[in-house]
Order: sequence, then C-alpha cells, then structure tokens
Amino acid sequence: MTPPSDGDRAHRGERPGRDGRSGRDDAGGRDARGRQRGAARREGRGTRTSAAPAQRRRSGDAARRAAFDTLRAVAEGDAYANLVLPPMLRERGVQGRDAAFATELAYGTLRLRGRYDAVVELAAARPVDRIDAPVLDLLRLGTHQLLGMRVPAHAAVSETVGLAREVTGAGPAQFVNAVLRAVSREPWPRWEERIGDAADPDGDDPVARLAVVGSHPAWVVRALRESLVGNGRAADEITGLLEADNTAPLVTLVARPGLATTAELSPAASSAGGGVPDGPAPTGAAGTTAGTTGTTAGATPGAPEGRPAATPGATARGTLSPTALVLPGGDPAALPAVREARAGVQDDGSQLVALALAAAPLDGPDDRWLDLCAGPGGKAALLGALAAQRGARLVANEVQPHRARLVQQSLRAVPREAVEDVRTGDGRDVDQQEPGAFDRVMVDAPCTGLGALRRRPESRWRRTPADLAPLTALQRELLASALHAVRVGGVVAYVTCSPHLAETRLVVQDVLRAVGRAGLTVERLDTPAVVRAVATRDVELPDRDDVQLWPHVHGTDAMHLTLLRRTA
Ligand SMILES: C[S@@+](CC[C@H](N)C(=O)[O-])C[C@H]1O[C@@H](n2cnc3c(N)ncnc32)[C@H](O)[C@@H]1O
Repeated sequence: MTPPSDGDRAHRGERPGRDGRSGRDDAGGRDARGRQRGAARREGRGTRTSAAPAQRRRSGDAARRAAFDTLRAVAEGDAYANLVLPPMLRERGVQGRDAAFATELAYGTLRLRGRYDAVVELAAARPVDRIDAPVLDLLRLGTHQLLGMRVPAHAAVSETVGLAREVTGAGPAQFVNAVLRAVSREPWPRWEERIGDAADPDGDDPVARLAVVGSHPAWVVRALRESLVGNGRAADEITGLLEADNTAPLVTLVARPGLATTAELSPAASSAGGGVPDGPAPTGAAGTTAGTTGTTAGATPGAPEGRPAATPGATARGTLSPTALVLPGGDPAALPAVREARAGVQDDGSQLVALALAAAPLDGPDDRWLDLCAGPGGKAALLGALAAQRGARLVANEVQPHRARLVQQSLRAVPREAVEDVRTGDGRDVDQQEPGAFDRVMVDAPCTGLGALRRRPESRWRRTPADLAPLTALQRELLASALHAVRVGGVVAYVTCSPHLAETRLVVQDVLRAVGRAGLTVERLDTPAVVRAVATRDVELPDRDDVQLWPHVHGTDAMHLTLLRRTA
C-alpha cells in the first residue's frame, strides 16, 4: 500500500502529518525515521547493551521475534511468509502454541498491513513512508496484537517495545512505545471509523474506504466487486469477501481416492497436535499460549476476528468435496498418509474442480488425461488417483523443471500404471505435439491468485494491475492449446484460483471465438450441474454455465471452473 502523502492529506483538507489527537504521542524531537536518540541518551539507554536485564529478558520472546524476522524477510528478500516461517520455527524450536501464535502474528499482520498502516499513520501523526521499515514492521506487529488478536494491551505494548529495543535500539523503541500506546487507547470500531473517514473524507469513495478498512489494494477491491456482480452476486457481498480474505483459512486435507480414506485422516485418528504448522495458521490451535508472554487468554491465534476456537479433535465442518477433511490443529506432516503422499494439504475448492473434470460427461474412450499446468501437483495427484481407479493414465506437464520435480513427488503414491509421464515443457506446445490426443484436460492456469489471498498473506501487496496483461495472454494460449490437444468429444476444465473477470469469463469467451475461427467447435457444459453432482452438500451457485466459488459463501478459495467439450 502506498501511504497517503502529505500532499494527499492537504488535498483532503487535513493538516499534513497531524490528526490533532495523536500528536501528543508523536513525542517531539524524533527524527524523520522515528528515532529519538536525544531521549534515549537522557535516560541512559542509548544502546542495546545498556538495556536492563529485565528488558532484555522481555525482548527474548521467540514467537514475536520469528514473526518480526518473517516480516523483514518478506519486505527485504521478497520472500513468501509461508515458506519462511515454518522452517524458521522448526530451527528455533518454537512449537505448539507459541508456533501458532507466531504464525497468526506474522500472517495476520501481513494480511492486515494496509489497515494497520492507516492506523499507525494516525497514531504516529506521520505518513508511514517516513518511518524506518523495521520500526514500521514492529508497529504493525504491535497493532495486530492490539486490534486483531485481543492480546492484553499492556503485554502487546511492552513485549513489542522489548523486541524493538532488541532489534532497533532504545530510541526507536521509545517511538514504538508511544505509537502503540496511542493505538491501544481506542478500540478497533473507533479506529475503523477514523481510518475510513481519513480515506474517504467526503463519504463519496466507498472503494477507498473498503480498501483501507478491509486491507486490500483499491484495484483488488474494484476487481473483486466487479467479479461478484459479473457472477450474479450482490455488490455488497464485497465486505464479507474482504473479511474472509483476512481470516486464516482452515487446513484442508485431501484423501486421495483409493490411497487414503477420510476416516484415516479424521481428527480423532490424528496424533498431529502440537507440531509446527506447515500451512496457514491452524484455527483450532492454542487458546492461551504457555510460554509466549502476554498472548490472549481464550483467543484463537488462527481466528483474529474472534471466531470461536475449535479444539483438536472437534468435528470437522462440512466440506464440499467428498475427499476433503478439515484438520482442526497441528502439523499435517505428522500424519503418515500425508508423509506418504496418499493424502495432502489441498483447498476444498481445488479438490472439487478436479473431481468435476473427472466427472464431466464424456462419450467414447476415457483413457488418457492431461494436466497441462501441473506444478506443484495437488490436482495431478487427485486426478492420478482417480485415473488409477478408472483404468486411465495421466500425463502431467509443467514448464518449470523444479516444479515438475514437485509433481513427481506429489504423484509418488499413485500406482505407476496410472502415470504415463511427468513432463517438463511449455503447455502452449502440446497442441502441436499431440493434437486431439487426450480425453480429459485440466488447464489450471497461472493467474494472479486473487482467489487465494487468505492463504498467501503478502501476495495482495505484491500483485499489480500490470500483472494481468501477460497472464491473461498466457491463459488464452494455454486454453487454446488444450482445446486442440483434447479429442473431439473430450472435455477441458479451465480453472483459475482467481475470480478476476479478465482471467476467467473473458479468457474463455475470447478463446472460444479464436478456436472457432480455427475450425474447432466447442460447447460449454453445465458446469454447476457437474459440481453439484460431485459435492457432498448443496452448493449455492447462481444460474450460469460456469462456476465461481467464494471464500465467504463456500468456505473455499475463489476458484473458477468452466467445463468445455470439443464437438468438432
Ligand atoms: C496455478 S499453478 C498449477 C497448480 C497445480 N495444478 C496444482 O494443483 O498443484 C500454474 C502452474 O502453471 C505453470 N506454468 C506457467 N506457464 C506454463 C506453461 N507455459 N506451460 C505449462 N505450465 C506453465 C506454473 O509454473 C505453475 O506451476
């Protein structure tokens, strides 16, 4: 998020860098980087080594330190939080509730960064781009504890200030203390009002308000709202959608048919509790956090918006896919079936779209299936397991060699006879290499990932509208290639984990026109009917011929699915 400049503030009639209230906490005399060397010197705390032992002890909170280091790696190394944090926790021996706390602290802070920057700007009375990056990360972490995690205020402030003393020195720690105390003076509803009013002072820019309160870039809010409307839903669902994106997703497992059973993976059978979370924060983990000073009593680290805690072993919520099961807490990798690739971690919606491709009606042979963009192999493994049951063979194609190796790994439990090949190659060439050679083709196209923002905490801040043009061009070429590679009568599934209309409806529309000009005839299948037929319960879907799933409606990632059949 680009914070508003002083110029922007002036434009809105605000006094640059001041909100008239928090100025008293912006202790005068700090430099432009949020440092207050003078005060530190006055108090004899100018260096880290001069900190009192108690202060140093407080700053030794391993969970908060891991969250901070993750934020720094994301900011400086362009890292992915969910690749950085789990190994860091393992290396540092941070486990169980402390690991769950660190996970929620890091991921929640990253998701809600835009919202917290707006709060910090008001509390610090200065634009965030005038605060040193590490200091700003500390302020975001402290603000998340105060406004998003129900950590007691005194603990949130003092522990974060302790960490600040350790990582940035005494001067910035004073600044962190002043700003967080200002944040702690008002509850979230009041901050919500204040940051909303600051973003939309005239009350005529609902997107600006939604963007800052809902912590999404404005262009993403606009795209998601357009997609809701374009998919037959009400525009005002956007608030629920943004909230769902800001909530830690549950860990969903797939029991690959014929290789594992849902009973085998059920929480009661699981001994997975207490490990380091591999994926997103497990909602059911930890209430109070032993050993992590000052975490909230009774709060659920995976549930920043106050969802009630699920206890490990609690009944899983109803999933849509018959192969899906919710793991209420713990480390999925602790389950033998997951370690052996008979099961895996996979979103419920991702499972459903793969099952729908396998279930789509087809006349004639059903022997050869293709996963055109297979890496890292989640859908390929599910398709491979189904192919094995049906006597079919799967070809898995992936352009990136290291991701093709991940596909091999994902497929290792699938019977050999069901995996014809795992190839490294450009899916756009398959039409030339093997025209009309497959009965079913999955095109799980590379996309912006705007449908999986809850799982990729930092991604909303990295994506830009400029990503769309190259991606949609690639999506068109891949879908066109798939339609040439499928035999007449065969079925193609076009899938994205983005609901953006430019990546979904418009791609399909354009490609059908283009392949029509090239002499192919393609019909749209009744995708909702196929999805309803494979789902375990009623799926709320508007009356259309494609399917758009939503986190706030279906509890899945916002997966798009269009099923197509080549007729000539
Ligand atoms: C959305 S991911 C697929 C996820 C996968 N189906 C799964 O369930 O694990 C898209 C994949 O397409 C791959 N890809 C990108 N361009 C490609 C191309 N030209 N040909 C084949 N694969 C490509 C990316 O490397 C990425 O692994």
